[in-house]
Amino acid sequence: MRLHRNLIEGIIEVLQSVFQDRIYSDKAIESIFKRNKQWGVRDRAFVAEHSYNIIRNHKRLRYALGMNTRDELQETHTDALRRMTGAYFMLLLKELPAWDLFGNLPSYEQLHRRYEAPPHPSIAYSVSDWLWQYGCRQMGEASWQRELDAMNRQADVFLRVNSLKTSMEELRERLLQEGFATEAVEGVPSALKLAARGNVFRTKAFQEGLFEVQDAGSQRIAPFLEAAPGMRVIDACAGGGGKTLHLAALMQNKGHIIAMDVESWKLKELRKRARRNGVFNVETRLIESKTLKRLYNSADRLLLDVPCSGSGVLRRNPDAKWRITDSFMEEVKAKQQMILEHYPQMLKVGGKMVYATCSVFAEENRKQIEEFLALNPHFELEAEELLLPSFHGWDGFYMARLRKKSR
Ligand SMILES: C[S@@+](CC[C@H](N)C(=O)[O-])C[C@H]1O[C@@H](n2cnc3c(N)ncnc32)[C@H](O)[C@@H]1O
Repeated sequence: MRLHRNLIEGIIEVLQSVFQDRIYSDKAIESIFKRNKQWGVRDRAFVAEHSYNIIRNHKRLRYALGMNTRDELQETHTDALRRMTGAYFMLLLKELPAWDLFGNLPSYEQLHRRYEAPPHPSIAYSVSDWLWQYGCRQMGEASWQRELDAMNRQADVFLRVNSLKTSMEELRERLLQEGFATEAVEGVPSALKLAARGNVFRTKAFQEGLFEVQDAGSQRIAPFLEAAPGMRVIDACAGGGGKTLHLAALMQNKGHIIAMDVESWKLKELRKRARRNGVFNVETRLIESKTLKRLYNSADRLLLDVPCSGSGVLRRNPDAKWRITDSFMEEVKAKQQMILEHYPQMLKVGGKMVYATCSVFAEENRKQIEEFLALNPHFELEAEELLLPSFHGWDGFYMARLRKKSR
């Protein structure tokens, strides 16, 4: 690997956006790409991969450099970010070009020795002390360690085949013609995995709506709802519509889906994606004061893909490692409880709902459902599933399906 100074400077800019301006990693990377249109596919892949790796391992790199690793004292000034970048590449390459860019660095041997012997798991996995302890309480130390280990690796890219427009075989052929080899994914009939990372958004197949980029674990949620063609379905936290579009495909565009959210810009994005996907049984509704009441007792199926900590998707959003704090968890759990208190009334008797999160924490998952069932004996739990990143190499998700037995 040869280092190009302009790309390394790009990585440092991404780190400044993430650590100093508190911008989400994916947005920071998107923004640097926009500002550097001359970068080719390889340059972009280089900047994205190594920026993510440095963000994932930021605390461990700081430790290796002898910097302060106490969460509240973490150094984020530009010199520290440059040194972290230098340390990261030195660990990969043993030697660095003689640039002044990286500042003062220890020898490779010193760096390597410290990097390989982190004194605490919170440093090994670069999470805050609070998050390390919280995760241990939620799932036990060994499990939390296993999941953090899995989520400290680069995520694979999965596609969802849009069955409204193509078949798996046809899409694989089309993508191959456009330079992308794919593999089928066991246990997820709608999913393909890219054999090698690449920008699939530029393909004609994407522009024609033949697929969406969606994690394989996430593709297990819409089928779990057991929606059938002709049903009336409400996707109450639809966001940009990843699961709405999947539901529409499973329903073969028949019946009616109401996709709701509190953010109108997300619903706008959903409508754009629906057009590309050839989906025409979806109506979007912004949640306002009376939106829910009007829909009481109306749905055969209800999806509650609630806001959550994102503790199952740290691999894709490594900055969530320091965004998840005590107060953030309290806020998120309160939102989930509010949604569980008011939204299920939209379901008809005999209807089913799925409560889903992209979290691996019991307090957001099973505990919320246990509390809901204790307060709502007219619901019964049909099935639940926890997908752990360490098991399949997908993102972490929880889903519970409940049936409304009576009013
Ligand atoms: C996990 S994301 C949904 C992802 C989406 N279902 C998908 O598959 O792409 C949770 C969504 O809940 C929305 N949300 C937050 N508070 C809400 C509320 N009170 N009612 C409904 N949706 C809410 C957020 O705007 C966000 O889009």
